[in-house]
Amino acid sequence: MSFRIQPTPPARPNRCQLFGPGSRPAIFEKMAKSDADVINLDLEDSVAPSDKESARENIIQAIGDIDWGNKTLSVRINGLDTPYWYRDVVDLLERAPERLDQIMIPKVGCAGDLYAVDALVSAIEAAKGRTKRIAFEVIIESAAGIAHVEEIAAASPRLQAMSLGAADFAASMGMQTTGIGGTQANYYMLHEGAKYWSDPWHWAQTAIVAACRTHGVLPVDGPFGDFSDDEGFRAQALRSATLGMVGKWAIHPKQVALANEVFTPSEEAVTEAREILAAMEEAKAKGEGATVYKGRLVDIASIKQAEVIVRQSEMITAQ
Ligand SMILES: CC(=O)SCCNC(=O)CCNC(=O)[C@H](O)C(C)(C)COP(=O)(O)OP(=O)(O)OC[C@H]1O[C@@H](n2cnc3c(N)ncnc32)[C@H](O)[C@@H]1OP(=O)(O)O
Ligand SMILES: O=CC(=O)O
Ligand SMILES: [Mg+2]
Repeated sequence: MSFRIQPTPPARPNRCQLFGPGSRPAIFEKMAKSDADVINLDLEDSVAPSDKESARENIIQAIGDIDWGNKTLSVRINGLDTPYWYRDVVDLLERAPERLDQIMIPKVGCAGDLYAVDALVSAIEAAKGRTKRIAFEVIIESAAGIAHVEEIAAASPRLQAMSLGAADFAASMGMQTTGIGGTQANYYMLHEGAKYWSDPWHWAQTAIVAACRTHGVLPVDGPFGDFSDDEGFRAQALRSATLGMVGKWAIHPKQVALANEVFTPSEEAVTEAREILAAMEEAKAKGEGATVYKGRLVDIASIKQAEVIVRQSEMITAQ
């Protein structure tokens, strides 16, 4: 292994990020009462241009008025290619109460995008004497974003999480689909007359996971648009969890339980992980680096694999 130790990402649950338009304040209380770990109040693509200002006001008011419990409270600002984003940052940082945890920056294309927002946020925090340092989450959802994913992951010490935004990503890449995430009917291999579906999001997800793990950032899967398709959501989320992502967005409240279910290690998985750790303790006592557990090899790498599951489970229980 490199002498550089892989940094640990923030130790906070991020199994589900529930989104809601800032122009729809009637749902804010429901979002706060949900079981999502993270709340993303949106100023960007779910808010019409004519509602941008009122949505900002709704959100600033709600940050102080609503009891958000122990959730991570995040606001998605508008993209850096719009005339809205600077006012989003200035108003949030100057006027929103300290309860605000995070700003989500959409459509980032290079490290400089984070530098620009960081400079503005840092100046306002200092000017206003804000004591809580605002965290960042970014969305990788463009060709430029995925091409520069590693420099983006390294761009700011404020960066805690990075999501894949399947809708804008598909548009930016010129993908022929209007579906948001999930199986794409035309993406298949043909073998002896039978179709085998493949996963068009796989490479972007793995690129994001690798960049995030290298720099101690939480990798997150973004939206799954068809909220009437529970099994489709579950399948997408299971693939993301298997690849190393820690959670997924919910664009409708019914997706919250699905995400929590997938990204909470099952009792069975935790028991097995603990048994592997115990088996390796026994092996170590005998001076062995490898042993057999349930008929299969486990060795020192298995300790690290098992610890991923145990750590995730303990963090959720401690919540
Ligand atoms: C590609 C991207 O950028 S995704 C991220 C940006 N997009 C978003 O933020 C969209 C978030 N989701 C929504 O706006 C809405 O869920 C919609 C438009 C998809 C559907 O809204 P509705 O038609 O009201 O859904 P539906 O009628 O099924 O709602 C059922 C209940 O959940 C509530 N609800 C709907 N959406 C949400 C939400 N995001 N959070 C909390 N509660 C919600 C409704 O108020 C309703 O409550 P009730 O039973 O007390 O009346
Ligand atoms: O912002 C999310 C997306 O999928 O686009
Ligand atoms: Mg988007």
